[in-house]
Amino acid sequence: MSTVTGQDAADRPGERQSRAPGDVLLSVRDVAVHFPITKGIVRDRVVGHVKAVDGVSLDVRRGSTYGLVGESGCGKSTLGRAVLRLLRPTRGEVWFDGTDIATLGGEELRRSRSRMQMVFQDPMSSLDPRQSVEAALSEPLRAHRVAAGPGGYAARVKELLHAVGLPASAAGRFPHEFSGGQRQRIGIARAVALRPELVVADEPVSALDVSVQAQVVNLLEELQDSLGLTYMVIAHDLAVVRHVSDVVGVMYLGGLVEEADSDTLYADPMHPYTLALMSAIPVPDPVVEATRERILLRGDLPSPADPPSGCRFSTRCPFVQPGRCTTERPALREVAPGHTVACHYAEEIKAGTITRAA
Ligand SMILES: Nc1ncnc2c1ncn2[C@@H]1O[C@H](COP(=O)(O)OP(=O)(O)OP(=O)(O)O)[C@@H](O)[C@H]1O
Repeated sequence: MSTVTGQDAADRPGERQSRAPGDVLLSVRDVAVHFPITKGIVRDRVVGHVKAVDGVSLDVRRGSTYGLVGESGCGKSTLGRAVLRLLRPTRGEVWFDGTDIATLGGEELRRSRSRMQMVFQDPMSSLDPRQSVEAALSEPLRAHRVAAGPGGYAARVKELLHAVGLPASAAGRFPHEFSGGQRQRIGIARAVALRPELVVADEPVSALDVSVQAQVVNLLEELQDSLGLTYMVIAHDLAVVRHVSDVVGVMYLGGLVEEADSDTLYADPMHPYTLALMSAIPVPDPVVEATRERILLRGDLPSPADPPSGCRFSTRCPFVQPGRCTTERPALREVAPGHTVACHYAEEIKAGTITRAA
């Protein structure tokens, strides 16, 4: 396991040691989540759909970390919630350890849910301010009727606190008595209380000070190693995702536009959207920083209720070509083993035969 000790450590390239690939624990197949837009006095008239996620397929190997990046509103959280079946996909399959959970219900769904947990951006929103830490951490154990061992739930709570680097005395305190980083530790302890196999962490460090971010990232990595966890980490911050992920998927307006192992994606990005995201990461060297080229995206993210025809990125793409880009939605295709890109002209852009519009 790689360990971050400094505040800039999340920015260092190629830090993460690739783990031996395990079997696929999570397989998402053509998942879509469309939210109805309703009108009328009792909102009974469906006038359209927000296509928050629109046909995503990806695989996450056991024991690995899949990083999902993209700007706000591209559908990352919605996909994460669909993976955990916190919402039901409109279409598609979510295979978790060999079972399609997209259509499960009742007791089977409840059992699957205990094997998958979520870590939220703001632990305050997932922790009840009136509940002590002990109550918050023992609640999932009680809800899933986990047998209390010798020492009861209190002993398990102590163990969990120890695992996330908090003193046993934290058990009797309340969320507001802790700092942001400590609260996130409590949120993580709650997520791992049931010893899940998959943890979806939605922006787990973006609400924290940079100095605390590295500590929480370290904790997530330590727990991954000690508990054999598989992660899906959702973030808009490429630097964080780069450090923790084995594989990175870049999302734009409800779909994946590029996927590769972390080192490849950062060394050799091919989709114009990924290039733009990369060019926005500050470089620590002031000389390089002053001279490097930035790709600024035009306009805002289009509405997922009315996505552009053809390539969804075509309205903002600096390399857009007449014809195909606006008429044909590019599928994800393999440009190198394990590296897929959804762009008609990825090779030409890379070779420099298609250049940016002035
Ligand atoms: N319950 C809902 N009903 C209607 N639209 C929704 C709902 N939840 C999300 N959306 C819309 O779906 C789109 C994707 O939202 P989502 O939160 O998944 O994006 P995101 O990439 O996670 O962004 P953020 O980082 O801001 O959470 C957005 O346009 C959002 O407004």
